[in-house]
Amino acid sequence: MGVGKRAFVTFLAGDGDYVKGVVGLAKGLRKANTRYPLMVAVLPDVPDDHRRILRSQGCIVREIEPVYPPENQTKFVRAYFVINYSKLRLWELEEYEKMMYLDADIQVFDNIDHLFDSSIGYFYAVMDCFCDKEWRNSPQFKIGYCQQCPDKVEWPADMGLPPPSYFNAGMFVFEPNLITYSNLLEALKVTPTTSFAEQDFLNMFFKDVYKPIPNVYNLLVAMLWRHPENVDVEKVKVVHYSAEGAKPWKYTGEKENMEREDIKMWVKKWWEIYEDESLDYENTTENIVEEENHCGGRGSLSLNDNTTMSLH
Ligand SMILES: O=c1ccn([C@@H]2O[C@H](COP(=O)(O)OP(=O)(O)O)[C@@H](O)[C@H]2O)c(=O)[nH]1
Ligand SMILES: OC[C@H]1O[C@H](O[C@@H]2[C@@H](O)[C@H](O)[C@@H](O)[C@H](O)[C@@H]2O)[C@H](O)[C@@H](O)[C@H]1O
Ligand SMILES: [Mn+2]
Repeated sequence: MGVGKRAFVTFLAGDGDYVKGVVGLAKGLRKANTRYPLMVAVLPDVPDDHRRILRSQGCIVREIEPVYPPENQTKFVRAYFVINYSKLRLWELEEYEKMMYLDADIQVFDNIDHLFDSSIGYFYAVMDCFCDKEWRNSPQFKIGYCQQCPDKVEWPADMGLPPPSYFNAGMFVFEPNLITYSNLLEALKVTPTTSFAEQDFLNMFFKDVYKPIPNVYNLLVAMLWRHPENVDVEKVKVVHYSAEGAKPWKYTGEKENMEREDIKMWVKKWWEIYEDESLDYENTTENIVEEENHCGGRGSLSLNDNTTMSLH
């Protein structure tokens, strides 16, 4: 693994509007003054004009091949979850010592670079919630158990041990490693698919090294109405717009819970960053490199948009 090299990485598939989520994320990380670049792992179906937009925002664009699970008998909670198995390609990026994965529907409102300094050998992520109806087929949903409030409904002894801590796979700190990568792909071949696709798979695979981190690093917006007692809005650093209807770039306010004032506030904050031109890569000093010009004076050179060099 690369000595010390670090980067944020997100994932983009298709020619739809998630590219707006990535642009918002790139600008949010810039506003938070991160020291590290944002890589976008794109599937082959991401069009050239979207790749150009991402490069013009200072992103490193890296094409990855899709990863498909074995012939899946399961119906995923959302059909498109099948593409999320492609996240497994990230473990191949061994030129980086540490990476932080962020979904494209995540915004970073505060600097979280310190997470890269966490001890090696572990998988860091925030615990998920089982209360959404999408969990209706799970044993925990059926008895009303959620790891966010383990004392509310005790896990019955006749159901064995309560489920181990389970993370949301929209944000995690990990170490790319080719041995882990090949073990992941081998394990995938023999693991039956389940409702939450690669999230379930990653939870199973990293069970023994998973370390929960505070939800300020991946606040699932559903926590605002499911477990408000576990949320300190003042301390939130990262917001994950994962609930149905919460994607800021296509927010209409019509879906359930989307009329909430706090949801409107977080969506507005996302748009303020997305529309802030001072945060566009071309308008920041990051891409202005001082260069001795031919007469020895101090000139400056603006990197054109197909240069993906980031000066971190
Ligand atoms: O059409 C799509 C759907 C999903 N994604 C990527 O897959 C991630 C997971 O999907 P999503 O965030 O919608 O899942 P959720 O967190 O809402 O379960 C997204 O954040 C994107 O990075 C994408 O690029 N294109
Ligand atoms: O492919 C499975 C996805 O599983 C996760 O989202 C889920 C999870 O949070 C559930 O708890 C919610 O109920 C649900 O709405 C939400 O979609 C990740 O955010 C996403 O990146 C991806 O891994
Ligand atoms: Mn997401």
